[in-house]
Amino acid sequence: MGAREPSPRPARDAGGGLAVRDVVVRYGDASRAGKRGGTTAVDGVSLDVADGEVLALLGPSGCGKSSLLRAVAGLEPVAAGRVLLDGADLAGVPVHRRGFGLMFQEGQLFPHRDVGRNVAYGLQAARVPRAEQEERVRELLDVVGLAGYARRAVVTLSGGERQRVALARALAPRPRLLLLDEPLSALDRGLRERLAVDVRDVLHETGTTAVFVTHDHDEAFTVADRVAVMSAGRLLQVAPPEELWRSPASRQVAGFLGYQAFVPAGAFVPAGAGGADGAGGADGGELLAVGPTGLRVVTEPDGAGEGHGTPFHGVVVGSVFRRGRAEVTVDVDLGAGEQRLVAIADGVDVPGEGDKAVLALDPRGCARVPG
Ligand SMILES: Nc1ncnc2c1ncn2[C@@H]1O[C@H](COP(=O)(O)OP(=O)(O)OP(=O)(O)O)[C@@H](O)[C@H]1O
Repeated sequence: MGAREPSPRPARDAGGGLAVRDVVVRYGDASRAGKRGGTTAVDGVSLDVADGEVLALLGPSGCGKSSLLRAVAGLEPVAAGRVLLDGADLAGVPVHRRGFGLMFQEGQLFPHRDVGRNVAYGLQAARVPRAEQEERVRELLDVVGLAGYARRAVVTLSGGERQRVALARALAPRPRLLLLDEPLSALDRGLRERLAVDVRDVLHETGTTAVFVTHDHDEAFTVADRVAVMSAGRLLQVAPPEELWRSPASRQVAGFLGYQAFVPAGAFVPAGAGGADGAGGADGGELLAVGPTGLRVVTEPDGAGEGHGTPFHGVVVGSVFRRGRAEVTVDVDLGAGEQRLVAIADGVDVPGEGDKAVLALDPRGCARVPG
């Protein structure tokens, strides 16, 4: 499935899809929520997922992502608010009548069934004729890159293969909505990254409407058409990945996305006529969020070239070579006190530990956020 061409996105129906309105999820004694005993896990969340859209729910551990997903699934009662699908309120509709697919961190395959019979599970339950089941199983195994695996015992599969089977099983009955809760979290990093691309392709190819819960922003950005950032039970921002990255709504969102430092926007003084895109200009109390590639080791005296700002001076603490370039840890004051930050050394000599380094902000790796 990784090799296949991404298929065009299906047309979206403006009126269809999932609508979450002011949803509250509480655990424990609701009357004591916020004081003693009760926890408000989801605190008045509203969002929409259009037909055929993949939305990632992103946030730190404990922010309420799973609780919101479970409330949408009908696995958790909604203390307030409404969940609607295609305009129909789902209050009182039990889990098994919602027609949703669910997929969790551990695929929870049936160990005594082979791969094909795992994928066919929902089809059997829906009494789909045998020949149709077999055809659908073949089709789904092909989509998830496991063609020919139907007779394999699930115990012989790798972790990644199991999650592919779990995805095929969840998709087989053509769910109206697929809910995925950290489906890749149990896998190692490399596999997770590859599988995230595959999951995105499969969801697009099958035109599946989906909500994908993750705490990993790279994964959210890879899989989703839009990303909803949650914190402490509330939604902070919902935007397509690029927009979210370019324009985080707050320092909190930027910090969660991996922006490493926040400095007064005036710290960036564009060098040379014309300045630089994105980070220059009057700040109006704004902060400059410095991303993982927003600080660069440069060479003097031309360090301020290539759109970089006025140089800063830092002291090198160490460096690692990763993903084809050197990441140099430096102690530097960018205008908000001394901080330990990572600077990219690309096309320049990598300074050694204890050396002084000339550094510059690269506006292409920075974003402005409200102060
Ligand atoms: N069954 C439960 N009973 C009581 N409190 C719960 C229950 N499930 C979750 N919580 C609490 O609700 C809050 C939100 O939990 P939730 O699992 O929804 O967060 P999350 O963002 O999915 O976290 P994680 O990524 O760690 O799974 C947390 O404070 C958690 O302790």
